[in-house]
Amino acid sequence: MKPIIAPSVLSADFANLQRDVTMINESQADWFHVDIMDGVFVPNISFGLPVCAAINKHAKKPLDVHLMIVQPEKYIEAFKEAGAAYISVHAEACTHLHRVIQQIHAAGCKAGVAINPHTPVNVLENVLNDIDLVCIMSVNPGFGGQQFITRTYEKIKQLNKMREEAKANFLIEIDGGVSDKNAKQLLDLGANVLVAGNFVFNSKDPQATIASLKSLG
Ligand SMILES: O=C(CO)[C@@H](O)[C@H](O)COP(=O)(O)O
Repeated sequence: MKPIIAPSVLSADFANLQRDVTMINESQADWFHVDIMDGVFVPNISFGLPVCAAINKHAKKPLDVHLMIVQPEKYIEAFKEAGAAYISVHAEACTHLHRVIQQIHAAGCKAGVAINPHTPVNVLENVLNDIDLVCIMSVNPGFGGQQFITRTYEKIKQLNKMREEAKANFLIEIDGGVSDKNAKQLLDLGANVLVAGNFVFNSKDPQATIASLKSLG
């Protein structure tokens, strides 16, 4: 199966956002990865609902919204309204994770769960058949352009095995430090979705870079 490529808008030029949205529209990318940061769950603030809605107005591909915020349950319906197709919440930010997954589905979105680098994949054991996507963070969330954490390889292997054993259907997404140096190995181990920010937007030819990731797998 060809990988799903989701360029991370966090690395776009916010002063030329429409230009960068058009670039993704015209590329082989599959989704827009939209990072929402609140300055509490992560030590950075990115942007919020109005910018998400503005991206959605011009995007011709699904928005994959990654909520790096505390109390994400307060904002699920609002992000659905702002155009989210997928909404991922952090396992670490949800006291009632299963309830939030239900809430995302009730809003009409696909439900994802993200886990930080220190969080073991087995925290997902009891929701494997309830989710559409697992986002394995391969950097500590908060910033683009960080170095890939190699322990991620083992986590993909473990999660892929859990997925097979549970006969579950969720996608495995890798987020952080994805590049030509690790993409093939990530896909070979069972990843389905590659999020890439810095590698795409800081390359000479972002569309060619997206095409090179798409050609793997
Ligand atoms: O969620 C995050 C960071 O918290 C990511 O989506 C980054 O935006 C990925 O950027 P690169 O590591 O690919 O530059």
